[in-house]
Amino acid sequence: MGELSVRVAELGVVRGGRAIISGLHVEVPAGSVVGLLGPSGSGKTTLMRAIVGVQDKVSGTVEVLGEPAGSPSLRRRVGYVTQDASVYTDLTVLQNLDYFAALAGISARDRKAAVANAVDVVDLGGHEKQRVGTLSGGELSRVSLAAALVSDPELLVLDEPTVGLDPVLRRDLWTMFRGLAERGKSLLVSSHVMDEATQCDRLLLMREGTLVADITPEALLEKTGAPDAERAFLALIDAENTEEGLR
Ligand SMILES: Nc1ncnc2c1ncn2[C@@H]1O[C@H](COP(=O)(O)OP(=O)(O)OP(=O)(O)O)[C@@H](O)[C@H]1O
Repeated sequence: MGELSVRVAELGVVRGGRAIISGLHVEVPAGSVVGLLGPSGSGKTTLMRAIVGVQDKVSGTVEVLGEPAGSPSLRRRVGYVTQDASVYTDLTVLQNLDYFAALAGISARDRKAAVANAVDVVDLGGHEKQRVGTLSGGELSRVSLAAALVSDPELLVLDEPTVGLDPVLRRDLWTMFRGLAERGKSLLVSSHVMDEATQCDRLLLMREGTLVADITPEALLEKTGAPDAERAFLALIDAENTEEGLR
């Protein structure tokens, strides 16, 4: 096994007095795109929150880039994009990115270049001086992504980054994710869109706070004999439900 960006062992998370995740083991190899799939409520966001170190009531081991999750030294090294846009609608694209760069501790001298690079990566050139509140939905989600990219993080944790985007934008974003991985970045990306699963190096399939499979897209299709990722995923979930019924 090569280097790991994320190592989760025996993870337990309690939310609202309920065990949401228990006994979870997850690994994200460095320089790869790992897809996090699972039915709504299976714990994907909760796992991501534990990995970025913002989740309370966590037990077990969560190691990120060799450090315990949430360590101050990880602040610039990990980028997190939540499902809700977390940028300021009354500021322009540049003002937002400059602010997030400052938050990440990038010196005033280096901020301009960091911001320009993030704008470039998400292809928002020409919109720099536009107020974020006037951007289209797809542009808005790319600003959130740029805000996470501005510190040039080694690990990107993206919670359903393609929700609500049209097929062309979704394809462009996945091309960008693959490009980042080729440059050595690690990405953990949750999604409900199964055809996106085939773009990942590995897939983590979650169900009710546990891991159902850690598998390559090719092996998933082969194992289930399904013609596409969507049906393969449903076959795995059905198989799990049947086993559950037999237990
Ligand atoms: N603050 C909270 N208090 C109590 N329960 C919570 C809280 N936040 C989440 N949960 C529960 O934890 C479970 C996992 O939620 P989580 O958001 O991690 O799922 P998910 O797989 O990301 O879902 P989705 O795909 O719908 O975003 C759900 O059953 C949810 O109701």
